[in-house]
Amino acid sequence: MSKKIYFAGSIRGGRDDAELYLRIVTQLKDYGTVFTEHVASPTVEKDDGQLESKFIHDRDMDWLNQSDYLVAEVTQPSLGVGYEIGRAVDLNKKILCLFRPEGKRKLSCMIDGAVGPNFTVKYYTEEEVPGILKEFFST
Ligand SMILES: O=c1[nH]c(=O)n([C@H]2C[C@H](O)[C@@H](COP(=O)(O)O)O2)cc1CO
Repeated sequence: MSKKIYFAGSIRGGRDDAELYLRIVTQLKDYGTVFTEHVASPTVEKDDGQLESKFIHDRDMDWLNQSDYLVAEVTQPSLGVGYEIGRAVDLNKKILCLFRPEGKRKLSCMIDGAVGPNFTVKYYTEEEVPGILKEFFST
């Protein structure tokens, strides 16, 4: 069955991992529809920059409502991604947070400590993504 997936990644929090987002989104598309492919686009800041914040917020919340799954790359801290995760918890979505433990960076306790039946956190390296997604979408 084709899954409905919301991908979350940092935009105004910083674009250091944008190329990685694209590689993750490419894999997510094997599982179904990704509503938020734009998050991985190299031109997202220019493209969404033309739109009102309220339009972006309401559009994205509408996509989140329609989704069954939220996959968030959370290594680059982002207020927007944190907000989307919190909203997804409230909406009972199935959530996967991906964190690369590199350097001194530590994951927020509000994500790390939220683990539960519908909330998975994976400390990962990129080679592990295919296996992590396979397991996540099979349960
Ligand atoms: O232009 C945008 N378009 C957009 O879709 N978002 C959403 C999707 C991303 O998962 C998340 C990024 O939040 P932030 O910009 O605070 O890093 O918010 C965020 C912005 C800018 O805040």
